[in-house]
Amino acid sequence: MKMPRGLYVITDNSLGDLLLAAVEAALEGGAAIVQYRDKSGDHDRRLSEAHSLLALCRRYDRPLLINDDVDLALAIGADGVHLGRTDGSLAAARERLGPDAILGATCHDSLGYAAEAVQGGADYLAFGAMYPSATKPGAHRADPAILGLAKVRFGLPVVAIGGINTDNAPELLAAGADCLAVIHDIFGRPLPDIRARTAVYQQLFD
Ligand SMILES: Cc1ncc(COP(=O)(O)OP(=O)(O)O)c(N)n1
Ligand SMILES: Cc1ncsc1CCOP(=O)(O)O
Ligand SMILES: [Mg+2]
Repeated sequence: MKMPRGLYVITDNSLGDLLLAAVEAALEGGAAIVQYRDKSGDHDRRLSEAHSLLALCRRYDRPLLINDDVDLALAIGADGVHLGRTDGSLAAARERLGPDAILGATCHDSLGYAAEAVQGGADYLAFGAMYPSATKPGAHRADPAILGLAKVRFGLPVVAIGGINTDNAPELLAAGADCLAVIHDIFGRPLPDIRARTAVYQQLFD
């Protein structure tokens, strides 16, 4: 599957039993891509949830990426992985997942990290945190201007992450973001609000 443009929703551990319903609401609202991000280390639950999410994403014809874990991506046949600076080699992930897998790389606020990610075979470059993030309060900060610089320099899709909401999203789109990666402003909401909020983001891309 190709890396789409649009809202990139990332799941949150705190969703618990609402995980599938929440992701389905986001897909109904038009989310372009989903990342399963679970830091629990509970192998069996992660396998089962990732399987279910992949089936759901297939129904909506949207890619599912796995955060941090190439083994899990391989085990379920996910569409790709997102790897941070300490999550292992992109080139090794490419070797294991094959040429069609979508590989995403965290670049924080660094064009140097982005150059390394391009060298490793990344399909998109993620920059952030663009704004203070309640989900990851200690995250590095990045200036939105890096989005446009990276896009021109590397010719790959650029993803913005960190503290994004529908008020600050237009600034990121104007700076060149191809995707907005969001956790709290989507999955921190009550289930009945998720679909409508996702749709607001999607309209910003139209
Ligand atoms: C789309 C996207 N961008 C950045 C990240 C952050 O990845 P990483 O730096 O490895 O941090 P964790 O998410 O693993 O805490 C991401 N997950 N997705
Ligand atoms: C994983 C990650 N990496 C940088 S900020 C962040 C969290 C993004 O979550 P939120 O959209 O809730 O700020
Ligand atoms: Mg990581």
